[in-house]
Amino acid sequence: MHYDLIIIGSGSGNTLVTPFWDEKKVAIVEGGVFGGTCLNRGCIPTKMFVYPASLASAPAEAARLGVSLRLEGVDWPGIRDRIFGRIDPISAGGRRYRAEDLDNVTLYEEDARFVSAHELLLDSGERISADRIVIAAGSRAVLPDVPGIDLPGVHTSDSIMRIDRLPKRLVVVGGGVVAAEFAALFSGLGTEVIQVIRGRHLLRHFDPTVSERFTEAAAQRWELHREWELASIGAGSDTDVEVRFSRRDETLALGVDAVLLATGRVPNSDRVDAAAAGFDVLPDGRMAVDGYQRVLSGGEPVEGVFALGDVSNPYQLKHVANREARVVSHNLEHPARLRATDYRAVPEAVFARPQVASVGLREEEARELVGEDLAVAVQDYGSTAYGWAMEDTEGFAKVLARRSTGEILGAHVVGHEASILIQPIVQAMVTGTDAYTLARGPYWPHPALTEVIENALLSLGLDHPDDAPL
Ligand SMILES: Cc1cc2nc3c(=O)[nH]c(=O)nc-3n(C[C@H](O)[C@H](O)[C@H](O)COP(=O)(O)OP(=O)(O)OC[C@H]3O[C@@H](n4cnc5c(N)ncnc54)[C@H](O)[C@@H]3O)c2cc1C
Ligand SMILES: NC(=O)c1ccc[n+]([C@@H]2O[C@H](COP(=O)([O-])OP(=O)(O)OC[C@H]3O[C@@H](n4cnc5c(N)ncnc54)[C@H](O)[C@@H]3O)[C@@H](O)[C@H]2O)c1
Repeated sequence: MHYDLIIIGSGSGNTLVTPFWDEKKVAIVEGGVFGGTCLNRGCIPTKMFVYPASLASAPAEAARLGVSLRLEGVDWPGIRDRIFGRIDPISAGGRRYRAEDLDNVTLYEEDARFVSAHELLLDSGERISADRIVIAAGSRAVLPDVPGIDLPGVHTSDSIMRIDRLPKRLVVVGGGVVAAEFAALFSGLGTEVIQVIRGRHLLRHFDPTVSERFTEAAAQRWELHREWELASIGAGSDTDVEVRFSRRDETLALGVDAVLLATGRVPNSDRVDAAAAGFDVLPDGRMAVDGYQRVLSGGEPVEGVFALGDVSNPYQLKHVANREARVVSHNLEHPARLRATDYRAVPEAVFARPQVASVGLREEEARELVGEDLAVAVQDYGSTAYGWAMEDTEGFAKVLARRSTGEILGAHVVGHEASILIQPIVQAMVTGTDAYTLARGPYWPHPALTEVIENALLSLGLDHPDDAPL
């Protein structure tokens, strides 16, 4: 069967079926659950757990402010079923719409692998081809190579949100974003969380101030063991699993009823057999693309073949996959007017406790770029009126700028609603607003928590012209 367009992956790839294709033949190939990672097992369900978990942890926060709250209980099956009772029908509805309601779209529910640049072999043995192919095949969790990985009670983020009961004791392996969010949400819901990491700090790909202060804050909330290597997982005596870690001649053995392996994600370029078509694959498994999202072979763009999302970008973030999907959509529809993806100021937020949000360069990267011209300010939430109201002791906003021009190079926020507080900085970085103008141009409502951003910008101590806003 020959198509005008084949899309591999129904996550961000699903958005490519615009009215432009109404009179043309389109195939979507999806070997997993329709709708992809973000909807079914990523951003959306995790945040739907994070919110009730933050409510469940309110008593501890309130006690510091003289308010006694008592948590009566956490109904895990109820929370889980409410979340997936909302998500699963959206996935099913999307699937039905593509599979049944659109005459021009064929949905193949199996894996596809390339046999050549414009031809795919499906698991069923059928071959399909197209003039244009978009690879939106995402990424998958990587599992450490240790014994016991297949035991019941051992989970990745794909399975842990659907378990039958809230674990009493949970080991979280890994110190990245997935680990941070799940450690926070399970500890918020009342699970005894024990996080074990290989290094000294959590969230190591963030600015060092974030990494250090988040690590300190996390260690106040749940048990954290550092510098241990996962050795094996076995059946425990009076617990479901025993997780063993080692360092030199020491062993750490933890009996728990569940383990979450949050040890990174790899792009699915191998799952589509990108190499079989001669496509360039980077050492980390990402498909190589040019600025227009065109897949490369021998460094040259392959006619009509595009990739987007986790399979090709280093960010592994949904808002980036969505942006790239819009670019691919445009470039498919307007091949003579190609547009490039804009990666200026990509924010990232971690919905843990505390929250983390980041945009632009880390301090060492900014210093490398501008040297002595770097201005750095760190403003604690506790230095603002709203921070006093919260009796906050851990939140802060850090801003990095070029002293000579005021250009904002990066910002890093840890604390309550960091994911929202970062947005004015993202806006300024994209529109080219300098730090002083961002601080003094707009009004900032007093005494909102946004004052921590306003004050961080002012704390940079940048020079400004006489006629700058007052
Ligand atoms: C636990 C978790 C929480 C997250 N939270 C956030 C968040 O809060 N914010 C954020 O921005 N990002 C978050 N992310 C990341 C985000 O989910 C991904 O960046 C995004 O979903 C990637 O979209 P995509 O379209 O590239 O891939 P996907 O949505 O993964 O879609 C790829 C699809 O391709 C299918 N597929 C793969 N290979 C084949 C093949 N050979 N044949 C047929 N089909 C195939 C897969 O089954 C899959 O359904 C989270 C991720 C995880 C795991
Ligand atoms: N809020 C969000 O935006 C959000 C939430 C979840 C996931 N994501 C995306 O998903 C991606 C993957 O997240 P992740 O946390 O799985 O990956 P990650 O790369 O952020 O962290 C992986 C962690 O596992 C550790 N690790 C790797 N191998 C190990 C091993 N064998 N033993 C012990 N530890 C090991 C690493 O040192 C690291 O700490 C992120 O990069 C992020 O972009 C985003």
